[in-house]
Amino acid sequence: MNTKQMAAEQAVQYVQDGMKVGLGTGSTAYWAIAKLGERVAEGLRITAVATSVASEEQARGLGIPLLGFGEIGRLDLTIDGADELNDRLELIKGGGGALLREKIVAMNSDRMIVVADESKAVPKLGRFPLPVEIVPFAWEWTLDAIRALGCTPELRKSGDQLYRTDNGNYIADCRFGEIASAQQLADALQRIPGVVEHGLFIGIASLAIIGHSDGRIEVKEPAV
Ligand SMILES: O=C[C@H](O)[C@H](O)[C@H](O)COP(=O)(O)O
Repeated sequence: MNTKQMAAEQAVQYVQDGMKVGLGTGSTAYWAIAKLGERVAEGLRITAVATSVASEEQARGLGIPLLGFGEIGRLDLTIDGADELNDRLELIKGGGGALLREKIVAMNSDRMIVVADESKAVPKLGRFPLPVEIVPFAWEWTLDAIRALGCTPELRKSGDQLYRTDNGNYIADCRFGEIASAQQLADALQRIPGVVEHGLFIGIASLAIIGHSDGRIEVKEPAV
């Protein structure tokens, strides 16, 4: 079993009968959805919503009951991956382009558990370029405004084309270097009108489960 799978499967142990569950996106969340599918096949009764078309398709294929947002109400638990996490459980997310849906789902959940392999745990956020979802309209001006915050933004590509999120938007991958204050950067990005959402998740994850290559599974609460 790989380290992502170890972490993801451990997180699924927090899912109990009757829960409403948010399904994350990416190669780590994939293993959580796979394990949930096994448990559903064994009789676990849950309902779920997905954070991406890919996760929705995976869940549907496994027979995990999916509900609409108008039917399900507030979620008990969301399990999702991250591109980076620090000791305060501040995250960078969006490497797979799903950050907007992921943030909506996580913030409508009583609890978010982040699952990751050890490579994602860092002392300071910023080695991974911060994904920022922007509207296509006047994207050049939006990139200028992001650049003025002190980074080199690059529009994400998919082959020869500009990458589009599940919401039809662009992603700017922003190299800020070491991020001194995630909150200050989040506030500044949010003030730019063309920015739909950014990949900084602050005060959202309440538990991290990290798989280590020596076989250890680390369970971490946010440091104060
Ligand atoms: O947009 C994608 C998500 O934020 C993912 O959860 C994140 O990129 C981590 O993905 P992975 O588990 O594949 O490293």
